[in-house]
Amino acid sequence: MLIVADENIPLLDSFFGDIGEIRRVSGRSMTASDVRDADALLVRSVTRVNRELLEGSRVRFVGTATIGTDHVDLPWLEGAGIRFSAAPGCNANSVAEYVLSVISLHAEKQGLEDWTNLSVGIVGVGNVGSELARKLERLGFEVRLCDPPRAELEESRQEPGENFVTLADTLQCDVVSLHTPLTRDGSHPTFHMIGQQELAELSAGQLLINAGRGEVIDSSALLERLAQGNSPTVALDVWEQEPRINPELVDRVWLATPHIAGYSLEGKVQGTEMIYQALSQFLGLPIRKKAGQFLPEPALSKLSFTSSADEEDAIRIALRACYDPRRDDARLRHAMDGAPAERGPAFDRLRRDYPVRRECSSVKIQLKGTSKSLQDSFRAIGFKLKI
Ligand SMILES: NC(=O)c1ccc[n+]([C@@H]2O[C@H](COP(=O)([O-])OP(=O)(O)OC[C@H]3O[C@@H](n4cnc5c(N)ncnc54)[C@H](O)[C@@H]3O)[C@@H](O)[C@H]2O)c1
Ligand SMILES: O=C(O)[C@H](O)[C@H](O)COP(=O)(O)O
Repeated sequence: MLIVADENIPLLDSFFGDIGEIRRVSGRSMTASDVRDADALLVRSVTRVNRELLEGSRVRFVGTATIGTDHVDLPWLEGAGIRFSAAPGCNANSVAEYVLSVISLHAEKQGLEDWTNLSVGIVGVGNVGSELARKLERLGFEVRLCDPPRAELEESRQEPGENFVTLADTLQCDVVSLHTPLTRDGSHPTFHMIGQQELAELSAGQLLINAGRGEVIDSSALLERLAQGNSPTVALDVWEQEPRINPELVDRVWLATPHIAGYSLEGKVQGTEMIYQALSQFLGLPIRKKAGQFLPEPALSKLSFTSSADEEDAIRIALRACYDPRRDDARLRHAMDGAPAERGPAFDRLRRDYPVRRECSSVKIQLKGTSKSLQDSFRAIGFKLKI
């Protein structure tokens, strides 16, 4: 059995080595000739999986080690009888931690003494949005949720569900964080969902975060908005036309990262684990391997705080010890300084050579004489505590 896989999927040998022969190829430049004699294809988000890639091949199974599926022509795969599996939720916690770190930096920049005074609107309340909402609510933030597809579903089932609000209501929050998939059809398409009109609703003091897909924001409209007065602060992890993103937009936004919100080691390895499970099931093989067995000891495993620690400082220090988006921002800005033809490859290299980043759950926090509220905050974020 031949498995063709994106070379950027971690732990290919550990998970798939005893299932078949593995051929590693570049996900970005994968062609029909790379996959023609494959039985299974394993991708990440940078490979367009469609008729052009797969027609005439032996491929019977496609797995993407990602949450998003907008790079895959699902109806075509179904019509061709090819089994498909994604990795829903694999890196949801990683994205939630990215957003918390961004909010904490924003609160500090605003000179806020208590970051929970910010209201947060979450657009798209699936795996990522729900995880983020859960953490924020436990921390004490006011959170507004916008998810028309879920709202309609819950209404049609007459289920008592979340108290969803409209996009317009969400845009009134101090922070607006986008977590929808990229869709172009259906009753709630997200392509350019945030355009000129929505951007006009946002003003200085507000923070707009996009860690969903770049095309959810109309970037020409965003560039225009950022050139006007009273414009919001913007943090972008995802971009239109990756990897050849617009350097002018990078210049104009406050935080710019190269689509790495979901790039914790845990998130990536869970993605591999989920497609390993799906392929094993498809082939009728036992599932013997687990992501946890391949996760190394973290470089930072313990942090200590005593009663003298200021609560806000302690949270900031711990969060940023795990993940500080400013490092990724600096790397991306540096990459944009290169020659125009070099920028796309540089964007991809930042992602391919991404340093190991561990989630907060890998760090044990030792607390001596600290308040119950600080303990609760650390737990809400996902740290393990030793009191
Ligand atoms: N930046 C990153 O590294 C990164 C990592 C993981 C996921 N993502 C992106 O984030 C997206 C969301 O991930 P998820 O796991 O939460 O997906 P999900 O499918 O679990 O949830 C998406 C939610 O968005 C809602 N939605 C759809 N259209 C909407 C609209 N027009 N307005 C408001 N809500 C709408 C859906 O009803 C659903 O509840 C993924 O599709 C992926 O594109 C990015
Ligand atoms: O959809 C996802 O899971 C994320 O966007 C993921 O982090 C994308 O990473 P990539 O496949 O581009 O490496």
